[in-house]
Amino acid sequence: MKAQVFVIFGASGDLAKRKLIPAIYELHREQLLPEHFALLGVSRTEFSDEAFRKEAFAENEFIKGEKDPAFAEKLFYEPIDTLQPEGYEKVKSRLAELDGAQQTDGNYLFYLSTPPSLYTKIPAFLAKVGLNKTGEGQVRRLIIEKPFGYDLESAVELNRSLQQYFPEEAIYRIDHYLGKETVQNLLVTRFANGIFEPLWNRNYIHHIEVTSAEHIGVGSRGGYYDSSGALRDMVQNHLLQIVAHIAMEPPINADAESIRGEKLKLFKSLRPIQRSEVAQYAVRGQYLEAKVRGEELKGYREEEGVPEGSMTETYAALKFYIDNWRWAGVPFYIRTGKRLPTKATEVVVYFKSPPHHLFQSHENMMNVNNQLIIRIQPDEGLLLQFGMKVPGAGFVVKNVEMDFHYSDLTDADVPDAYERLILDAMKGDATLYSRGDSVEEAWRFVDPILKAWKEDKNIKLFGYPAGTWGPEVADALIEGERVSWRNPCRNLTDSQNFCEL
Ligand SMILES: NC(=O)C1=CN([C@@H]2O[C@H](COP(=O)(O)OP(=O)(O)OC[C@H]3O[C@@H](n4cnc5c(N)ncnc54)[C@H](OP(=O)(O)O)[C@@H]3O)[C@@H](O)[C@H]2O)C=CC1
Ligand SMILES: O=C1O[C@H](COP(=O)(O)O)[C@@H](O)[C@H](O)[C@H]1O
Repeated sequence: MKAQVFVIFGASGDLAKRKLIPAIYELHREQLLPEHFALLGVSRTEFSDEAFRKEAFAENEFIKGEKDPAFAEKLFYEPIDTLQPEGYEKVKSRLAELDGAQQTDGNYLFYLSTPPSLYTKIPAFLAKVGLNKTGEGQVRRLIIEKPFGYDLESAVELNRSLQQYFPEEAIYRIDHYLGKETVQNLLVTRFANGIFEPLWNRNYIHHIEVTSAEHIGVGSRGGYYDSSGALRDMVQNHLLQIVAHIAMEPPINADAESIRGEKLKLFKSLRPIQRSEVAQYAVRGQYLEAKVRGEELKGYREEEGVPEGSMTETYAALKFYIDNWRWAGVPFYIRTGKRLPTKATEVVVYFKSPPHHLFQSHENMMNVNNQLIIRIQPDEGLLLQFGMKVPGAGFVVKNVEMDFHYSDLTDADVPDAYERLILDAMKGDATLYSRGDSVEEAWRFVDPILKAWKEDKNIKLFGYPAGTWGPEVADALIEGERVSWRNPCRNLTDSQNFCEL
């Protein structure tokens, strides 16, 4: 890996403190950083290098374990207002100074962890002082945080603007779900095992569900969240990325362009939900006040920063189809929400029943089906449900489960998503980053829903009490006799389970 300076724009902010600096420190502890490395923090707050080291590292409660003082010496800080062009000359000379002192050879990785309104401005100003230009053998890369636009039009505009100053291969759009081990493991489950892939199509799969539930509310992020909502915040990016991993065709290689090329094809095959169909295929909800485990929880509209009468959804569920050879006719169901009973993300691959039922089922005839449940979080793992004979007279079949826990595979902690993603960007590996064209396709899919929710006054926003599984009408999205959303609480251990109300 090349020697480099990691420049965080927005270094005094929440994300830098909670995620970025702890992740980089973890890479330092694991000796995965290059020998010649420096971190330069940039934001308006007037810190000296020493004050930044104290705030971001020595007194950072999000950094676990003992702190190695050698890391603090790699941290530097430059206060500028990124809206003012003159600050960039200061950043440029500071970088040149660091190149001299730390031998970082003019290689820079710029991380934009600022309000999204600055995503177009900072690259333009960097370009003005030549910080986007590479000399012989140098690399200059740009990581940007979501949101990548607000809708299709703004996403196209953002891409166009970024690509004016940095080539697409130098732009890393971070989606932290792609850094989760179990999201990556979806590809391994499918493509490293002879038993699953032959069944992975319309002939054997009845439907697929993806649930990403959170028990928390919007907390102090009401201001941001109200201009976003569940569809933009979770579906357009994280959930559609999970769908892409489940449904894409096998890439010819495991390299960035092959995998990202297949994901693009998949996004292009999502059948658009027309505006006139939105009420039928999409459900939106907003949490209401409720008493949960003895605690009085506010409704969304009472949260700090949320305007009175807000129509922003804190829950979204969709049914859709993928129009290609493999998935013709197979419904996909995805749902996400805040203030649901638990924190869990899982994928359920629901296989078709055998064509003819020979045996009597323990529960009832229709309920014997095979399900593969991929737990993304918590208790990462894989669970296979299948029918077995109940001991005794006759042939009575009962569903049983084979349960693999990731924790059985290794004693090592599953690394934080940011650690993996930052390391990849430092190495120049974009496999786990979203490419501009895919981001646009994902927006193309959600755009009609966003527009209908905004403009069509007949589409209801359903209230749901905090601590429940969202609006009941979302149950009706799932078609089929005795088929319903799987409750992720079923396999959580007590310490992870917030489900008992
Ligand atoms: N926090 C999170 O968990 C997540 C955040 N994100 C995204 O990451 C980005 C950062 O989020 P977050 O850290 O929460 O936001 P914060 O508001 O906590 O931080 C914003 C940062 O930008 C700096 N900043 C703002 N304006 C300027 C300016 N004109 N010049 C220089 N610096 C400026 C602020 O510092 P100062 O005031 O000192 O200038 C601060 O360091 C956002 O785009 C957000 O959407 C994405 C996923 C999760
Ligand atoms: O990007 C976001 O993700 C988090 C959920 O992430 P997870 O890793 O905890 O599942 C969500 O709370 C937040 O609203 C959203 O912006």
